[in-house]
Amino acid sequence: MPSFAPTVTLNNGQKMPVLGLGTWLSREGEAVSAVKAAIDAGYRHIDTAYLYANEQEVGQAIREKIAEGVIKREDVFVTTKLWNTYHEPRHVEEAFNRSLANLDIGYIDLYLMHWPTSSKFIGWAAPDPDSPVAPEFTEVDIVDTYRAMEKLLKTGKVKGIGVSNFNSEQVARIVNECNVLPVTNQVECNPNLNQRKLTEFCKQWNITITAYSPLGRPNYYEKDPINMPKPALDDPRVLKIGKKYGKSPGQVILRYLVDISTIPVPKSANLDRLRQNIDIFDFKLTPEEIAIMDGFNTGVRTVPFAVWAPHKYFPFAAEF
Ligand SMILES: NC(=O)C1=CN([C@@H]2O[C@H](COP(=O)(O)OP(=O)(O)OC[C@H]3O[C@@H](n4cnc5c(N)ncnc54)[C@H](OP(=O)(O)O)[C@@H]3O)[C@@H](O)[C@H]2O)C=CC1
Ligand SMILES: O=C1CO[C@H](CO)[C@@H](O)[C@@H]1O
Repeated sequence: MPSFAPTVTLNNGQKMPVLGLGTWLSREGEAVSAVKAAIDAGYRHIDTAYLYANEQEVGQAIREKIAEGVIKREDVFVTTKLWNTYHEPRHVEEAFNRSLANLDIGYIDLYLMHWPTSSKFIGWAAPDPDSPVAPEFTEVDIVDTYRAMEKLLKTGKVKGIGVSNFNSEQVARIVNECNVLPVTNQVECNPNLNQRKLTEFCKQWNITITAYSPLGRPNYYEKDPINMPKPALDDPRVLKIGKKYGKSPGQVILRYLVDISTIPVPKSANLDRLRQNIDIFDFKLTPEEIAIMDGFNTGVRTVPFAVWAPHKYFPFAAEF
């Protein structure tokens, strides 16, 4: 039985399911099967990026599910992102058109500025998603890039625009200096970094928080568990809450993120975990349980993006 996520109405009127499928590191065939399985499981919101080098596979999976009659194009909300090397306003439209062509699903629901940090244009070859580093920083103003993104809306090929990895000051600049409000700010958000302050701040303009790395990237830390953000998925406090509802620790964490008004996009390419991650809409945490989950917040990042720290627009020096 598929499970469906309810939708939230964004500040531009679009409706976005409050849980989506992440796809970073889903590729080489894996992304097609993961996205198809996710659609069968009830997912109607998919998160990708030019950086992930899997837009073509994400698009193929969606087209196949449309051809099978499982969904119509308008049933699924697809987000992709402008990579850092394309921030110069003269590159934005071409970068967008490349994502649009890769996906080949007619239009894109949401286009995000992936990071506020620009780097030198090094051609159109897809960047290596495993090492988007060795950047030669440039100082393209986020406002200039965002204004170029606003122009895309006129084409009708993208329905909404937004930002990612922006701190509160950077969000405020976009709000004050641009014409179109971002519909979301996609940032790392998990119990270890619950983004309560940024969520409250963005709420003033009905800018949602999309929660990336919602589970804290568990497998990423296998070789280095000491750096694994807490709570670990086997934390007894999380297990205890899960036991009460008959849910796994991953489900408790995702439900917590929905309960604190964020929109998690967990990645899984495993059928059981895919299904589990969206099967969270038949329970709700109590205020006491939310307080327990809040207690895990340390503010330490899983994705510190440290190599970009000297960049003029590095977002993580601000308090939030
Ligand atoms: N805007 C940005 O800068 C960023 C955006 N993102 C987006 O957010 C998405 C999610 O973040 P991501 O960094 O992938 O990390 P997640 O927190 O989603 O963790 C993904 C990992 O968790 C495993 N997993 C999934 N479900 C469960 C579960 N229920 N129990 C135990 N393990 C589980 C997955 O393995 P398996 O596949 O084997 O299930 C995978 O290894 C990305 O895929 C991407 O779309 C991520 C980082 C930065
Ligand atoms: O979206 C992303 C996936 O993870 C990468 C590595 O941590 C990030 O750089 C990137 O922003």
